[in-house]
Amino acid sequence: MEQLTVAMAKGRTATKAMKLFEQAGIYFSSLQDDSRKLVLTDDSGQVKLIFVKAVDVPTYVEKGAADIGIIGKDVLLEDPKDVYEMVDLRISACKLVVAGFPGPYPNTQLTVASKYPHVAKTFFTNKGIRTDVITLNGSVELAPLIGMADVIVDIVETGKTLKENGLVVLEEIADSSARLIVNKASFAIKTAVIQQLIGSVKEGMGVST
Ligand SMILES: Nc1ncnc2c1ncn2[C@@H]1O[C@H](COP(=O)(O)OP(=O)(O)OP(=O)(O)O)[C@@H](O)[C@H]1O
Ligand SMILES: O=P(O)(O)OC[C@H]1O[C@H](OP(=O)(O)OP(=O)(O)O)[C@H](O)[C@@H]1O
Repeated sequence: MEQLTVAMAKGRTATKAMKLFEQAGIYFSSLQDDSRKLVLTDDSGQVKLIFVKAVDVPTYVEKGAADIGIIGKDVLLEDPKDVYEMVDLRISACKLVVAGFPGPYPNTQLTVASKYPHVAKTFFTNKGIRTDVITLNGSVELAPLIGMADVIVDIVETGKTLKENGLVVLEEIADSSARLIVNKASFAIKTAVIQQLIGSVKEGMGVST
C-alpha cells in the first residue's frame, strides 16, 4: 500500500478512532499514553497519522496535506469544505441544539452565544429571527447564566453540562458524529488504497461495504 496521511484531533474522538483502526487491522503500537507526538506511523508503515486541532482537520484534507480526515459532522456543518464525506464512523455522537433557560425565547431579536456561529446564524435566519451571534470557544453554557446571551447553540451528548447549569434543550438542530473525509485529488489518484482502507474500517465496524 502506498502511504496515506490521516489527520485527526487528539482527545475524545482520537481514542475511539484508534479503536476503529485496530478493528480494521491498522495498529499503532508505538503510541504511548500521554504522548506529545504529533506524527505516528502504523506498524506496516503505510498509514501516517497527524494530530491537528479539530477545527483544522477539514482544512488539512481540503488542501491535500492529509489524504483522509476524521472529524465531527458539527465541524463540517459550521465550516463546509470541498472534500468527500465518505463514512459515518458512528463515534462521538452528539446533537447540535439550541439551549437556554426553560420557556420560550424572544422570537424577533435574539442574542446567541456559540462555538458554531454559522450554524446558529443560519438556523435562526431560516426562522425569520434576527440574531446577534457572540462567538465563544468554550464554556458556552455560561453565557445565559451571566446574561450575555438569551440562548446558546452547542453540542449536547449526555445533557450533564446543561443540567448542572440549569439549562435545557429548547430545539434540536442536527445530529452529529465523526465522519471520515477524503481529499478529492487523493481519491482520484489513490482510489484503490483509499477504498481498501475504507473497506477495512467499515468491515471492522460491522458495516457491509
Ligand atoms: N460531549 C461530547 N460528546 C460527544 N462528542 C463530542 C462532545 N464534545 C465534542 N464532541 C465531538 O468531538 C469533537 C471534538 O471535540 P473536543 O471537545 O474533543 O475538541 P475541541 O473542544 O473542538 O478542541 P480542543 O479540545 O482542542 O479545544 C467535536 O467537534 C464533536 O464532534
Ligand atoms: O452533554 P454533555 O455530555 O455534558 O456534553 C456537552 C459538552 O461537551 C462539550 O464541551 P467540552 O467538553 O468540549 O468543553 P468546552 O466547554 O471547553 O468546549 C460541549 O460544548 C458541551 O459543553
